[in-house]
Amino acid sequence: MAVALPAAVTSAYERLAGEFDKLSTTQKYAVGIAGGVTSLYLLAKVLKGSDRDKPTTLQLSGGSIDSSKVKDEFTAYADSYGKNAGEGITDRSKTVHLVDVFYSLVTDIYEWGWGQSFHFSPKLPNKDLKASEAAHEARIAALLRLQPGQKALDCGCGVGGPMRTVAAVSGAHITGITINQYQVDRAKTHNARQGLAPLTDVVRGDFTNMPFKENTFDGAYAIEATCHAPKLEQVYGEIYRVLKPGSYFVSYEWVSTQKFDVNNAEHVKIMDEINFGNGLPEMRTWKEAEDAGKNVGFELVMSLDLATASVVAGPWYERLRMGKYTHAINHGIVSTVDALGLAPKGLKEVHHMLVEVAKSLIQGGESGIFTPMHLLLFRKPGADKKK
Ligand SMILES: C=C(CC[C@@H](C)[C@H]1CC[C@H]2C3=CC[C@H]4[C@H](C)[C@@H](O)CC[C@]4(C)[C@H]3CC[C@]12C)C(C)C
Ligand SMILES: C[S@@+](CC[C@H](N)C(=O)[O-])C[C@H]1O[C@@H](n2cnc3c(N)ncnc32)[C@H](O)[C@@H]1O
Repeated sequence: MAVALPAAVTSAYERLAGEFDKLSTTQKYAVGIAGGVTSLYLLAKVLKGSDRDKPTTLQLSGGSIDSSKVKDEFTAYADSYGKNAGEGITDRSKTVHLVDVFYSLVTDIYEWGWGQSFHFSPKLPNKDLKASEAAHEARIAALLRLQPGQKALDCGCGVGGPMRTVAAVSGAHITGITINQYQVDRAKTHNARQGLAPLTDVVRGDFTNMPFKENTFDGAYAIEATCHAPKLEQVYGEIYRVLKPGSYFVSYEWVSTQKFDVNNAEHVKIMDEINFGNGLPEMRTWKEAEDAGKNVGFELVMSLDLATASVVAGPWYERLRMGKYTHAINHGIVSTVDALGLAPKGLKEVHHMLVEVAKSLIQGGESGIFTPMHLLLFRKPGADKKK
């Protein structure tokens, strides 16, 4: 079917073509070369990105997974989720391994399309996204009352965006732990480049079985990370063990809210999609998270959903909503590099999963059944120097 172009466009095109015809052969070559160079420059910009601190499109990798195995690993990851409503990961004993695989698959894409902090933030009035993100991270340092000379633990540290903020604002030393070796390497590179190496350390390990002695840290925090644990008590119990008596633990938890109705099929479907696209074994309720902390011996000091706590802050999911056209463009870019053999086979499928989960997260946020930022502040009983 022929497509009719608007008259203004056809007449402008005809005028340009007329002008081009009047040029000498040399001038025509010059215009052709200039057009070609400009197109190549624009293509290189799209493929390369602008920030040397994040992977370029052509550097998108499978993290710690060899590029030849990305497709198979993603298929195995996808198959590990049950088909029944509300089922999540079928064999929970495989959770920690699957989460490690998940982060190998998504870490470069996250950094490329989001940044070095793998979490959401309430949007503060008159502050841009980065400032709002930093404020969300700095709140942690304040709640833990961290001071220079003290040692704190970042439980599930990603590539270290929050760790660098917390160390910089508090002057305390932060040790990050993540299950994924690729994230350890990225975090150390960023820490060194940004001058944070003296105040940080990053180790690979399982936060349900940590390689630290009891009573080691003056504070601990977890930002949108403990939701990956097969059971919350396992990770909370470990944090309790390594904290000094009297110290605080703060978590921004991914949980279902009071609005979630387990008998509502649409609610359960949204949660299943969130679990699958984010490497979660299941979704816990805010109450289960509170209880898990108390069960391992913590005192509950504060419990507050930051998604609804402030009447002036904008919704955490707005950044995803604003980005939906970018996500579609990104999918075109990833599909192109995949088709040209310039990205590991299977990364297109991983990206598709993220495009879809962005929609489910927005639905979870808009309906109010889900929050990625239920603040839980716990204290390990004992010495009262920090009360
Ligand atoms: C805490 C967790 C991760 C939270 C967020 C950092 C990520 C959740 C969904 C992710 C994304 C969705 C869409 C992607 C987009 C299609 C792509 O082109 C660029 C990256 C995304 C924006 C990506 C970025 C990170 C998230 C927002 C979980 C895992 C517990
Ligand atoms: C969504 S990311 C958040 C990262 C970081 N807190 C941030 O906000 O940028 C979740 C993190 O939890 C880590 N994680 C998940 N399960 C883990 C486990 N069993 N042991 C250690 N780290 C784990 C992941 O490797 C990842 O670094």
